[in-house]
Amino acid sequence: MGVEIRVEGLTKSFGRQTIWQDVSLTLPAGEISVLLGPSGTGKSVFLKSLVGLLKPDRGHIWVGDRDLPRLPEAQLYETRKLFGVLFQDGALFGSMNIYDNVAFPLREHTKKTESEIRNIVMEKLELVGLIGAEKKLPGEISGGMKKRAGLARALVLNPEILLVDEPDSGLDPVRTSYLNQTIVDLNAEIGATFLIVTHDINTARTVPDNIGLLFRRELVMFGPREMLLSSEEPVVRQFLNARKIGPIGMSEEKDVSELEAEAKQGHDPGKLPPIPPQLMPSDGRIRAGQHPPGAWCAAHGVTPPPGSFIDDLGRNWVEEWPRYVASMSTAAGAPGGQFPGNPPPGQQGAGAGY
Ligand SMILES: Nc1ncnc2c1ncn2[C@@H]1O[C@H](COP(=O)(O)OP(=O)(O)OP(=O)(O)O)[C@@H](O)[C@H]1O
Repeated sequence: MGVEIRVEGLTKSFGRQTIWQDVSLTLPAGEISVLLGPSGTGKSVFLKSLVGLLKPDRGHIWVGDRDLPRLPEAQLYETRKLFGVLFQDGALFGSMNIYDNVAFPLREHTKKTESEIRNIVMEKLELVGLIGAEKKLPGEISGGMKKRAGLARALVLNPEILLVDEPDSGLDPVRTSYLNQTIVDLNAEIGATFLIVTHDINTARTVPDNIGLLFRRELVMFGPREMLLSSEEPVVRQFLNARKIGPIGMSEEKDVSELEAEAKQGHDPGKLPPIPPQLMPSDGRIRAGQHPPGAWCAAHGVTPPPGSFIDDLGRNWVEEWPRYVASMSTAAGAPGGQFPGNPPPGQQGAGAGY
């Protein structure tokens, strides 16, 4: 499952305000990609354009052989069914319980019977760890549970592409890491193409296979996680290391005099921090879209920053990976395989109450 999306030369303005221009990128099928950028750079506008809710001024969005902005209404409607979308606020109906919220797209868009709907809804609620919360109203559950209910609803039509707008907004760091785990587990389970908009640097550094950064109305860079995390490009480096020093200022962009003053004061962007190991599915399996740790760096002759790919237990995942893969294939069906101490660090099952 999962389809590739190819964006070519996409430009969007509202009146005279250009939001971004000439954006080109490919979201690889089945992989997790993250889109970053300072506030107001048009990340949500980009998601809405991808799903056909906003029409770009120029450019193409290829989903298979269909160019979304040029599809007649009926075909656009059909193509949208390939997408599941979780908007920032979860967009749950406050007067419906969680079960009915999740069932809503099935009742609206399919002719399934109530018993078929029940099977699907319960399956999706189980995927996001919400069994037992079906009868609750959105107002009676936590922010993290609302996000997961929104995810379950985005999944009921079995999307090939999942777009998630700021899953972490309004969540504390612990709930954010549980939700990240849910997202990685979901990707392993359904294999759809994921695009996540986030401001959370820890999420961007540990969850995706690919990272993109919007700044000054352009896509500064898009590529494999290791490429961005080892990049010396000042904007990428500043953003992914959450630093004040660099081209991004409070009102989006510093002027030349501010940058000169920083240089005169001898501020430098500092050393690149280590590339952390990537978050693995909680049952230890390897996602279809996952790349071996260090593979991009090795293929491109890039020396990763010292300490990269080393987990909390001191294991270097570049070295461990071949053994890990072998342990997974010899222990087919056994969650976590036979590898001592796997899965890699930071993995917790989705807790029921967050
Ligand atoms: N329907 C619209 N009509 C006019 N302007 C819009 C519309 N939607 C968004 N904008 C403008 O587009 C710009 C980008 O908005 P968007 O919400 O995509 O930014 P963002 O990068 O997602 O921001 P944040 O990180 O703060 O959520 C903003 O200036 C916003 O006011």
